[in-house]
Parts: sequence; structure tokens; C-alpha cells
Amino acid sequence: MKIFNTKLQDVKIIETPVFGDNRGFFTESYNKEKFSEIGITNDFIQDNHSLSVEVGTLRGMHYQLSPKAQTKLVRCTTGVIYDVLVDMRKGSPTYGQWEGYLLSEYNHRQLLVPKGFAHGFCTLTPDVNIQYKVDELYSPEHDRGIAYDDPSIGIEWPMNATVLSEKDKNHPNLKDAENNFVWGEV
Ligand SMILES: Cc1cn([C@H]2C[C@H](O)[C@@H](COP(=O)(O)OP(=O)(O)O[C@H]3O[C@H](C)C(=O)[C@H](O)[C@H]3O)O2)c(=O)[nH]c1=O
Repeated sequence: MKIFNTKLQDVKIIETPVFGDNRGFFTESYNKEKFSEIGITNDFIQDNHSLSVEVGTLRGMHYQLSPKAQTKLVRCTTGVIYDVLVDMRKGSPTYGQWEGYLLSEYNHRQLLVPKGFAHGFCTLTPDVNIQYKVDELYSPEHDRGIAYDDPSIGIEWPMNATVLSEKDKNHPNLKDAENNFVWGEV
């Protein structure tokens, strides 16, 4: 099991051991004990799964306000995504900064998204399945988003977003977004 730091404070990349053979592969994508040994002790209580059919589908940038802010453990099980996080935690050394990560069925990489980050991705292949664990239940009342194309953040997407929900076309920019995240308290 490998865990890597990233440019963004507290965001981690995890790689679980992959056992390949003539049939394909096996990996323990999550093991509470082994993840606890590398410091990931969240009590994940909900599993999510989304399919994005078209290349260029963009979902994001989403978050839930405290007290329903979610830690997410994200993986891509078919296809390839460019997964992007924005640090929204006031006082964080990386506040307002973004970083992108390639997650795919091939690299088996997982992304730990701490509470207080806006999360989104665009698909680089058709028929992308992502699965992710969260440690707070979905709460529509706390569901919020920021614009994926906010010029103050300057996310460099690898391709134009061609498929977006109406919701994702109309999020506010970071400076105008509802934000109750304080670094060290989220
Ligand atoms: C997130 C969620 C959604 N839903 C329902 C609500 C809608 O009727 C439908 C689609 O929801 P939405 O358009 O918010 O789905 P995504 O655009 O994939 O949103 C997710 O994508 C980004 C990348 C995230 O990080 C969040 O987990 C989440 O916001 O599923 C539920 O019933 N439970 C849930 O946990």
C-alpha cells in the first residue's frame, strides 16, 4: 500500500497492491485496517457510483457545507478521468489553489478528498464509472458548488466540457460561494 502527498495540504493519493494474473487482476480497493495504518481512519458510511457516458462530461465542482461536509475516497473503475480539487478552507496554506490528478482503471489510483474541498472531474474516455466512499450522508440542503471555470481559480481542464448538468453550468465563483470551512476546524 502506498500513500503520496500532493501539492494541496491534506490531499493524498493512495495505491493499493494489485495482483495480476492470466485472468486479469485483484486488488483490495478498501481495507479498514490497512487504510487506518496509513492514517485514513474515516468512518465511511455511504458508497457512490456514477456513470458518465460521453467523453468531456464534467461533474463539479461540488461540496457539502459543514456540518455535512464529506471526506471522499474516489476511484475510477472504467476509463480515465482528470479529477480536480479546490481548497476552500479559509486559512489553509493552499486556500483557493487547485490540482488535477489522473485516475483510471489502469493506474488504480485513489484520491482522498478532505472535508472543505470542492471536487469535480472531467472524463477523458467514454463510459467512465467512478466509485467513491463518503463519511457523511448526502444532504441536498448542504449541497453546494463553485464554477468549474472560475477565472480566479484558473483550473486548466485537459479538454472542453461538452456535457454538464444545468446545475453545473450555474455555480457561483469561489469569492461569491457559501463557505463555512476553516482550516483546522473542518
Ligand atoms: C451526490 C448524490 C446525488 N444523489 C442524487 C441527486 C440527483 O437526483 C442525482 C444526481 O446528483 P448530482 O447531479 O449531484 O450528481 P453528480 O453531479 O455526480 O454529483 C457528485 O459529483 C461530484 C463529483 C461529487 O464529488 C459529489 O459527490 C456529487 O456532487 O443523484 C443522491 O441521491 N445521493 C448523492 O449522494
